[in-house]
Amino acid sequence: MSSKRAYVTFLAGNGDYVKGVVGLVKGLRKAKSAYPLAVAVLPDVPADHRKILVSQGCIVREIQPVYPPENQTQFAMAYYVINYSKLRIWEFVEYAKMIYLDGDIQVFENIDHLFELPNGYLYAAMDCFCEKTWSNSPQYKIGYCQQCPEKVKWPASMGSPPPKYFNAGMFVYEPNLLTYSHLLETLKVTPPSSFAEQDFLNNFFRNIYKPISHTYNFVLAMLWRHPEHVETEKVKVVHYCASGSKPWRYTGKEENMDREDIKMLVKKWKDIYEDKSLDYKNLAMDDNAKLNLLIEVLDDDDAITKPKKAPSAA
Ligand SMILES: O=c1ccn([C@@H]2O[C@H](COP(=O)(O)OP(=O)(O)O)[C@@H](O)[C@H]2O)c(=O)[nH]1
Ligand SMILES: OC[C@H]1O[C@H](O[C@@H]2[C@@H](O)[C@H](O)[C@@H](O)[C@H](O)[C@@H]2O)[C@H](O)[C@@H](O)[C@H]1O
Ligand SMILES: [Mn+2]
Repeated sequence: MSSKRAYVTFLAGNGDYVKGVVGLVKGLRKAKSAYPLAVAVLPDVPADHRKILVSQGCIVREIQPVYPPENQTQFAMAYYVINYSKLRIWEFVEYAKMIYLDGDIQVFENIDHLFELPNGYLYAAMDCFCEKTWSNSPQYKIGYCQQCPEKVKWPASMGSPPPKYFNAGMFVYEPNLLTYSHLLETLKVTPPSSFAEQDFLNNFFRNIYKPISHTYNFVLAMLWRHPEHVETEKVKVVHYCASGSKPWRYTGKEENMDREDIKMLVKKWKDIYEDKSLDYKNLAMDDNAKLNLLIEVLDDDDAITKPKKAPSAA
């Protein structure tokens, strides 16, 4: 049984989400995470994007797409259909425990301690139902949100309130082949719904889902939908999922995107993305480089005669 741990994200297409993943791995490095970032890439991720990820110290793993059963579903966003491919990460059983992070997430403070959470559960932060993306849902239609269940109570006439529902942009889980095959088998007989794999995962793990604080997956809409719950200084992980908030393509033109707090969080992301000191340095130096480094160190505080500097590697 492996005891290895890693972060894992998902990358599809030849577009600009690769920038999100580069930002993420540099953010984890800045937060001094002890664990690597694996990237599950669909076959359509081009070689040059994969090279960029490897050069930044990512572990690139190709996965095959996963499609939901034939359906007429209108996903909240058409591209959500590719997100079912996230299910492949349950197959990464060389790791005992993983933390999944969307490519549009940034980790601003170390969250390695989440790997110590007890096994046997799926940990994730609760989502918010107030954005227009939820307009087809019964919750949205009556103005109910799990973030403030007292504001608009769930009417008894509509049965029991929906169970706690997590945002699938971040979760702590254990890869497992039995769970993996059960996931794929169950998907085959599950009619797709608005939030694609997020709805599916919430239903599949409903008995072992344990909510954790939005500190670990701060969905930006919380800023304008539930400011009473927001303690920005406590937020460790920011999820740029609000429409128009992807930092690498931010224009500030969409609704809510001209807010000062949004501008500050986008700048925080960009500062990390552009910080060359956070680029991966392959520390496997060659012998000459090691010898020269040693000589430099000795030069500083030692009077003993030193060997001539080795010829620097060609
Ligand atoms: O063209 C795309 C769309 C999505 N993704 C991946 O799928 C995740 C989920 O999509 P997204 O974050 O856009 O959904 P949101 O959280 O905004 O609903 C992204 O973070 C990426 O990791 C990707 O790689 N390429
Ligand atoms: O495929 C479904 C997606 O559903 C979730 O995003 C949603 C959700 O957060 C809504 O609450 C927001 O309103 C919406 O903007 C946002 O796109 C996950 O972040 C993403 O990883 C992925 O699972
Ligand atoms: Mn996301």
